[in-house]
Amino acid sequence: MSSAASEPIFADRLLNDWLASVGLGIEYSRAEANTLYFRDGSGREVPVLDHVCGFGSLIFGHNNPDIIEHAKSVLDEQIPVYVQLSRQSHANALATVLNAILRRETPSGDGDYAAIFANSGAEAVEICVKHAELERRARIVRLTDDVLRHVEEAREAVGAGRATVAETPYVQVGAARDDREKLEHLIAEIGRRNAELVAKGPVHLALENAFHGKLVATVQLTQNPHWRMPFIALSSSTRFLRADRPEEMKGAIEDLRESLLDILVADGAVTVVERDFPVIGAFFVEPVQGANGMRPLTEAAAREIRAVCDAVGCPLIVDEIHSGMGRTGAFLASSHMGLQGDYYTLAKSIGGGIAKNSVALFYQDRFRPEFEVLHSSTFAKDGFSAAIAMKVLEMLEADDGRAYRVAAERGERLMEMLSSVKADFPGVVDAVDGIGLMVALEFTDQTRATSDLIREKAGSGMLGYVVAGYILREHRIRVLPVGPAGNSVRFEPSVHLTDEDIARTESALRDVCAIIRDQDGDRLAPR
Ligand SMILES: Cc1ncc(COP(=O)(O)O)c(C/N=C/c2cc(O)cc(-c3ccccn3)n2)c1O
Repeated sequence: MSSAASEPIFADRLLNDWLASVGLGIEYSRAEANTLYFRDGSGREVPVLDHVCGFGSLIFGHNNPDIIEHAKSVLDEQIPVYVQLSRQSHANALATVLNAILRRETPSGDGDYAAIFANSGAEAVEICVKHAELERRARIVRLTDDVLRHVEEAREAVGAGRATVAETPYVQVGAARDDREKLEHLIAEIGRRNAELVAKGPVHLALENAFHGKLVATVQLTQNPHWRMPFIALSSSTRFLRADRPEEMKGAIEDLRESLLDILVADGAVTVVERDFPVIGAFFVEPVQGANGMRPLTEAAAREIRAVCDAVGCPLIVDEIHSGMGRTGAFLASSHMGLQGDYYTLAKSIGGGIAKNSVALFYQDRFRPEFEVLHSSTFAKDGFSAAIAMKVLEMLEADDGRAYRVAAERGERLMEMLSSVKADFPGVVDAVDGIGLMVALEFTDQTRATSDLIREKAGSGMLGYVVAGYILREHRIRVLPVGPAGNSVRFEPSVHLTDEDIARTESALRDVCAIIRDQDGDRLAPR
């Protein structure tokens, strides 16, 4: 039901106007499995095949009956939903199931993971940013404690006449009268420089085209400048590395290297030495990059990223918020390319399409228990979302993981269709990519198209949205572009995707590709 023209509008005014301008301004009235419904002018229910499925958060479809029935049963039992700061065994029960799955799916296959629950994907990533900083600061304290101990050792050696201060660039020799004073000048300069370095925040690593959320810290891990740059002053900086050039990663982080100054006494001389300083907080990685045309990481990139984190000593954070929960044919997409994380994040489908939930999982050997009380959130770890998550995991793991095999097989059929469309429209389709039910089709660059409409929409990054509006209007299928890359369409349906759905989608895509091939742009014009 759209608001009457006279009614005041306090939400989504700009967004709703924009949606209408590209032909996506539909209000849905019902949702089931892979289908959305809206009512047309005569009140008739019109079905729409949904390939967006909550941006990949509906692995079992809209309002899955088994999940809905479970939700009703737990609410009828009047389970405690919000009982913060009490024993909530459901949290450990859920974490236990997740650990069993991670032992199966992580390359190392060992270790347990501590769980911290949250309310959204971005919050789970923010939690990882905070925990990684706890780890980094613990490393810094060990270093600065070493320096303090070495300073005292030098004072004692010089005071006892067992050492003199070597000529060093950090000593203002002019004003000093003896070694003791030279030493104090040296200690002061070392302290000043180290304090400056310690006061600086971490630098985070991520991949180009990364998407890790839009909260204050996570938006700096999301490369799209349109979303990131307005808030760049609010949080730590990120170095974005190319996943397709893993060999450049080690060199790229060399530029970031920082040293803490230390003081040593050896052979009767006090000297200054440089110690590696942990400036890099963490490396955030999506195994399949949603905003980069659903491109999976290569095994080579996975190996290099792991090697970089081992060399630097920072945690590798595998962000499975989009790719996890069975969407790619395995519980973790990172299991396909052998990417071993130190932390993992999950969200989207863990909510079963009706609850908000997310979790950050920390390898036990790295987990800092004080974090359990350092971070909290009113609605996190609630009884209802945990009950839904347990049901979702039960459904994913049932019949020896049948849902994963269905996702893989349905994804293969979908990819076969997309590849056939690409083959028949070589000048129109640039790439199809993805794994399982996380795939995308990217159009060729249309910024110099002969059609005014196609050229203008491509130039403004809106081509994918106008195509989505056309497909919705003419074919009653809902697709959306992949993030800011406006010349693409994403497909992230539920496991309920049928062969008929795929055939309908093929027909719609071939229609659009013919329009672009023939530069018949006016047919795409929103009506
Ligand atoms: C890997 C990863 N990490 C954290 C998040 C953040 O999760 P929340 O949205 O639950 O906070 C997401 C959720 N993804 C959202 C997303 C991913 C994407 O590729 C594009 C858009 C998007 C959003 C608005 C307009 C256009 N595109 N949104 C994700 O995919």
